[in-house]
Amino acid sequence: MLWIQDNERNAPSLNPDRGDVLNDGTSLPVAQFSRGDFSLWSVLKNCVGKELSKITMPVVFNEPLSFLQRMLEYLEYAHLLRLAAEQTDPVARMEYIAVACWCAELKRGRKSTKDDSLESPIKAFAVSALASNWERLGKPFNPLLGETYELQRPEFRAVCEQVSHHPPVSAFHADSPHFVFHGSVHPKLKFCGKSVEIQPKGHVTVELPRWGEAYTWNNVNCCVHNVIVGKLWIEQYGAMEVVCHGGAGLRANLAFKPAGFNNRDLHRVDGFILDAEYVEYMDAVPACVRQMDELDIVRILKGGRRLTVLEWKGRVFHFYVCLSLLRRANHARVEGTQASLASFKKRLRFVYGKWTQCIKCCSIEDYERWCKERGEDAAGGSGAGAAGRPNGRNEQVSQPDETDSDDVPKPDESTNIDIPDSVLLWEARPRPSNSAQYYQFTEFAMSLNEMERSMESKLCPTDSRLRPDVRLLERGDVDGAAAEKTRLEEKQRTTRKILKKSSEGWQPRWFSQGTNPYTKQEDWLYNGGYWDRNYQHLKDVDIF
Ligand SMILES: CC(C)CCC[C@@H](C)[C@H]1CC[C@H]2[C@@H]3CC=C4C[C@@H](O)CC[C@]4(C)[C@H]3CC[C@]12C
Repeated sequence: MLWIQDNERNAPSLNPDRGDVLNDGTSLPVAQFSRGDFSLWSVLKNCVGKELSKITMPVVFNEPLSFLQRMLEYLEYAHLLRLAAEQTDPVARMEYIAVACWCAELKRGRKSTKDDSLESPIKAFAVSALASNWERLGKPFNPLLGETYELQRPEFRAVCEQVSHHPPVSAFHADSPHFVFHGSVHPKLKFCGKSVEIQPKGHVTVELPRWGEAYTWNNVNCCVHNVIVGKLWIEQYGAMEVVCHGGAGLRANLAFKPAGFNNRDLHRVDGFILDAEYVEYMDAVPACVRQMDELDIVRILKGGRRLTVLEWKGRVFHFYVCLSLLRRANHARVEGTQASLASFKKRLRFVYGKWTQCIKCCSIEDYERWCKERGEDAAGGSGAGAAGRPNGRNEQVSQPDETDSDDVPKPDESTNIDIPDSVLLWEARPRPSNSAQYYQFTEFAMSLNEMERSMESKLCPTDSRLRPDVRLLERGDVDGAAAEKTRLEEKQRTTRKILKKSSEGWQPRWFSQGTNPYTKQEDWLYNGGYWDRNYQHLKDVDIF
């Protein structure tokens, strides 16, 4: 596996005596350049409260990947998607994903429903996609307009493109015989004084054609702490809602917890898989009410019949709700009484773990028994009770703590929980032993710049692998990388000026803006054609 020759200009030569190796997919050519005394503060001091996408950061803060490549790290655990898709009948399901899950259920003479075993791997996948972010503190290069990246693996093939520059939006589309996985990310970075807040706007969709199902979920927020003093560390937090459209119609509500007091909840994720009835109920509820657990039903309007007036934390909400559902939960004539959303929820499984380590699931009965033994309240909507506090309601909307100390919280095995009879759904692969010298890359990340000889003639000329600045950084030439980065950005500016004057303007090649058929929100959808490999006729491909 070799590098393409074109990018060898200006690159320092490799020195095998120093241990330098070619990028063979398991290591990078040279160890990371120390950030040493470079101060982030000097770059960020004028940016408090600002969006950071327009700010140029010195190359020492970069990692040698383009954001397009980083985005495809979502696919590191793509085998979970295949597992999900392959569950044709209960027996096969037992064999593949839910092996242990089913065994545990059968042992006690109970059989789980078809649906929850199908939902579980998708959910595990949604969490697993974020595992590679742990301790990764390098900033990926902003993709150039029209830059693309492709990745072919036994499990899938994927293509992505930078479809917009301001605001920066990257779109991806992966397919395989078993699933289609696509989405777009618009990362919003905001400097908040002590930390950088990252909101990755956009939705992610997985389609399982065989089952006529599509699963969608949102990305959770991310926070880089201690940007001024202390050591940087990264936290992911917020609510993730995995919705199944079509088929069984299940939903999974997960909470990524902020580290919290004494870092008790560091890296913790938990939540429930909920049945379709709950989903139906929730669809009748406006988004702002979804996060709430305990509601007071103030009044059910007789005339409007389906209009319900609810109060939550002193605020009154009016909305239409399906009366039959209210009735089923005995709240049909409950004016003036308290209704708990929890009583509408039919919870199928409890899912818990740490996004850096593993995700397990167990039955609701096991979860409730476990809570009772510890004297905790199992009714807490987000399952936050499992985190060791008596009542963790509404925890899923909380924010990371800005008054934290400057230290990096250490993962602590003693805060791991293990509910008897749980099933392991997913476990993070350990980082390679040399990871700390190589930007905390996972093995998957190390392979992303890999360039095989056979690729050279086929590769689209806009592929991230051909970016000279990324390659120079990868080889430890920080100054060279900085110079190339500036050159590329200037080149892009000139091209955009010319294109602006032309009648067509700039158009993404492989994706078009459209409405996501499931979320009904604006999204970028794949046009097809990339894998035909007819790149000779493309115009304006000279972006590097
Ligand atoms: C403060 C300095 C050092 C800048 C470093 C910022 C780095 C750590 C930021 C910049 C862009 C960020 C990424 C933006 C978007 C996503 C997609 C989301 O689904 C998972 C997190 C992920 C992948 C973020 C991880 C952290 C990230 C790489």
